[in-house]
Amino acid sequence: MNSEAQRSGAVAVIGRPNVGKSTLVNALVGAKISITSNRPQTTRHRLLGIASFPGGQLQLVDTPGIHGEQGKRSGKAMNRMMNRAARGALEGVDAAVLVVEAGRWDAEDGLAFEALRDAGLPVVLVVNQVDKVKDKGSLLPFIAKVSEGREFAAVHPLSALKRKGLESLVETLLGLVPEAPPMYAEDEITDKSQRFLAGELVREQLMRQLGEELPYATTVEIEKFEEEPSPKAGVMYRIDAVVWVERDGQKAIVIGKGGERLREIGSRARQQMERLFDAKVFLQTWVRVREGWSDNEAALRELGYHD
Ligand SMILES: Nc1nc2c(ncn2[C@@H]2O[C@H](COP(=O)(O)OP(=O)(O)OP(=O)(O)O)[C@@H](O)[C@H]2O)c(=O)[nH]1
Repeated sequence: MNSEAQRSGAVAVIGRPNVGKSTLVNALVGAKISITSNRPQTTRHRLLGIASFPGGQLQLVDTPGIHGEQGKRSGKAMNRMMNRAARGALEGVDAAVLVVEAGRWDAEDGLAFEALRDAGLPVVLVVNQVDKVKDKGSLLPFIAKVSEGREFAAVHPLSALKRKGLESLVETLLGLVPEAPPMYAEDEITDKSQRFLAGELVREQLMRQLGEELPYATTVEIEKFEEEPSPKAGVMYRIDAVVWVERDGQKAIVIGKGGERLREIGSRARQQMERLFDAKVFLQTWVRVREGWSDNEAALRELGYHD
C-alpha cells in the first residue's frame, strides 16, 4: 500500500452471537477493549475499536450478535435493543465484515447477511476460527457454498484468537474505505470511557464465571469512578461496581459461599482493568436486586443501554 495515501473509514463487524466478532476487533486494535466469552450474546453495546496502521485507520464498530427468535436469552426488551444496536451500526459505515464460524452457516448467519445486503454495503466475509478446523481442505467447499448467490467483496479465512491472517484482512479493509486523514489520534483505541470499560470488564467475569442462564439476568453499573495520584503507579483508580440481578436467589449465587464467587469476579476484573488502564485499581463490588430489569426499556436506559 502507498504509505502517502492515507485511508480512513468505518467498518461494521456483524455476525450471529459467539462467532468471534469482539475477539477480531480486539486483535485488530491490539488491546482488549471489547469483552469476550464462550457464551453467546456477551456484547450488548455497540462499541468503536480504533485500529491505526501505516496505511491508514479503521474505525471498527463491534456489535451485539444478530439473533433470531430461537437465539433469545435475555429479557425481551434487551433482545430488541441488541438487534437494533447491531442494525443501527450499519448507518454511516463504508463497509462491513460478516464474521462466521468456519464450517458452520445457519439461519442466524443468514439474518446477518441479509441485514448487510439490505444496507447495500460491500461485505467482506471473515471465516473465523480456522485454527479449530482439522481438515483445511474442507474450507474451500464451505466458502464456495456460502458464496453461492451471495456477493462478497473478499473472503478471508483466519483465526482472530491466534491472530493469524489479519494482515491481509487489514489490507482489504483499508482498500474499501476512502482516502482520508485518520479520524482519531493514533494512540486512541476506543470511543468508550474508562468508566464504561470498567463496567464491561466486571460483566465479562459474570459471563465467564456464572453458569446457565444467570449471566443474562445480570448487568453492571459503575457507581464511583475516581482517579487519584499514586506515588508508585502514577495514577490509581477507585471503582465501585454494582452487579444488578433480577431476583434474590440470583444474588446469593453471584455472591457465593462466604462471598467467594463475588471475590473471584472482582479480583479477575480488577486484574483486567489494571492491564487495560496501565494503573493500580482498587475495586469494590456489591450485588443488588432489580426485578425484571432486562425486560424494562426504562430500566435498561437507566442502566446505560441504548441502541
Ligand atoms: N478457537 C478459536 N476460538 C475463537 C476464535 N475467535 C473467537 N473465539 C472464541 O469464541 C468465543 C466467542 O468470541 P467473542 O469474540 O466473544 O464472540 P462474539 O461474536 O463477539 O460474541 P457475541 O458477544 O455473542 O456477539 C470466545 O470464547 C472466543 O475465545 C478463533 O479464531 N479461534
